[in-house]
Amino acid sequence: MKHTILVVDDNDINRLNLRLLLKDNYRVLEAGDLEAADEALSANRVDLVVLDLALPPEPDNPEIGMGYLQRLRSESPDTPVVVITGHDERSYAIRAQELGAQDFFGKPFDPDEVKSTIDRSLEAHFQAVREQEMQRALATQVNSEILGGSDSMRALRALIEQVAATPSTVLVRGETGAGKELVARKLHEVSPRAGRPFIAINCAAMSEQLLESELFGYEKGAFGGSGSSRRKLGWFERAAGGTLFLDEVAGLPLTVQAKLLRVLEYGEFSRLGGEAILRSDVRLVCSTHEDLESRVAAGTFRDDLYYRIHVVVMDIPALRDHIEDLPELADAILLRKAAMCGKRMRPLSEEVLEQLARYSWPGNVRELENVIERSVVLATGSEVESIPSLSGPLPVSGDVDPLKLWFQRLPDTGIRAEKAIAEFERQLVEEALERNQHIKARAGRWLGFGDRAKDKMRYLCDKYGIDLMDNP
Ligand SMILES: Nc1ncnc2c1ncn2[C@@H]1O[C@H](COP(=O)(O)OP(=O)(O)OP(=O)(O)O)[C@@H](O)[C@H]1O
Repeated sequence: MKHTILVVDDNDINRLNLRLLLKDNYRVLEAGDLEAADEALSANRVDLVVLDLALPPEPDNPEIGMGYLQRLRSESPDTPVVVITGHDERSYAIRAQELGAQDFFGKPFDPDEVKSTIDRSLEAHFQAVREQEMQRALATQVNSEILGGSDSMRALRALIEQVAATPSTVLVRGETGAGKELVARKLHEVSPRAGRPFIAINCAAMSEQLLESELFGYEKGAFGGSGSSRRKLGWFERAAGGTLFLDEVAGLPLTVQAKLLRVLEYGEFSRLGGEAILRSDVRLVCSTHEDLESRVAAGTFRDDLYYRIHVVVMDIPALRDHIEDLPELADAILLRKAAMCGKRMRPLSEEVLEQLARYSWPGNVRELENVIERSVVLATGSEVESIPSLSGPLPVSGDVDPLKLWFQRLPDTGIRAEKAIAEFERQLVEEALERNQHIKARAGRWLGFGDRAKDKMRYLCDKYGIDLMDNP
């Protein structure tokens, strides 16, 4: 897939020269004035803009181009700009770079200089995008090796190898913490898309409007009168050539489901508030811990979308169902967590491994990671001697009734009951998460929420702005 370059220059000969120079390696779009440039940016995913500074309505005044450069940096910050400067305009080149231009080249054109400047600028831009992605991966401690010698893990790795090269949509199913995102990431890494972005989105953690605008982007002025003042590229555009991972796809609102279906059926979408139809070249991987069939039966998930995302299905077993992999997983996690804490730890003893193997792991490998991390942090020597309580809530300390304590702290001047109750609820939710390895489903059960424990916890975390990234 060729990258798209937009050349903004009012001089027909210059545009023709640039087109001839670039057309073998890039898809080249042209605009003779700012209006045409705006239109081209709305109608296409542009990877880089080549901008002449002297443009109508004042073709002798480089300030027109400088103003447009500033506008582009604020409206389309994800699109790098290379400026063209006349031979007496070198000082503008410096100013343009201060304003955020990626690079510049001069007139008359030197073919080698033009090509190498553009190649370099695009490479630098994609490198920056990759680095951001890497930082995110590091921040979430993603480690993309799928460990485990069990039959199910071997079969999973083989299936990933088999389908990675195809463009087919993949549905990854499994309990929370079982490794769905890990599988999606691996699928991307071993695919021909590996050099392009991998973007993961948690569909359940976002409001409908946010999700829609993040997925498809928006145009300036979208969302009515006080709407956005800049254009924003959505994930479908940012992930171009790469993989988009929609985590918890069952949580997609119906309006977004309809738009997603259009992308899958026709490869098309539009930015919010935009007219232009854009083409998508993204591999979609979806995940769910819920039973999508019952969502379809209940009418909350479109059946046509269900069939579209159901092309290749990967079922990730719960940890308790491949418990033979626990020693290998636990050893690898121990090494990683010890390094993270700057400690040297001995391998886990047989007794500890047996204790771990007896537990049911409702939070799967993520829970195992949390339990081992806690043990490493709390270990006084170089050995994890035993794992503290693996189930049930911890007792409330001492004989003191915590509610009584709380009442004693209320001010004499009176309180606002609604606010106080909300505050109490927020603290309870935080306490529940703290005591349950930050696993929402488990914290919800600890709070006695029953069947819909995870959904209720998700709602409460959302309500009180408790960070969903930290609390899966
Ligand atoms: N087979 C495995 N080998 C190594 N690490 C694993 C394996 N399975 C899961 N993990 C690790 O467990 C953690 C949780 O996995 P991941 O985030 O992929 O789960 P998930 O199913 O996407 O969870 P959620 O449903 O909560 O989004 C990650 O750190 C992942 O690297």
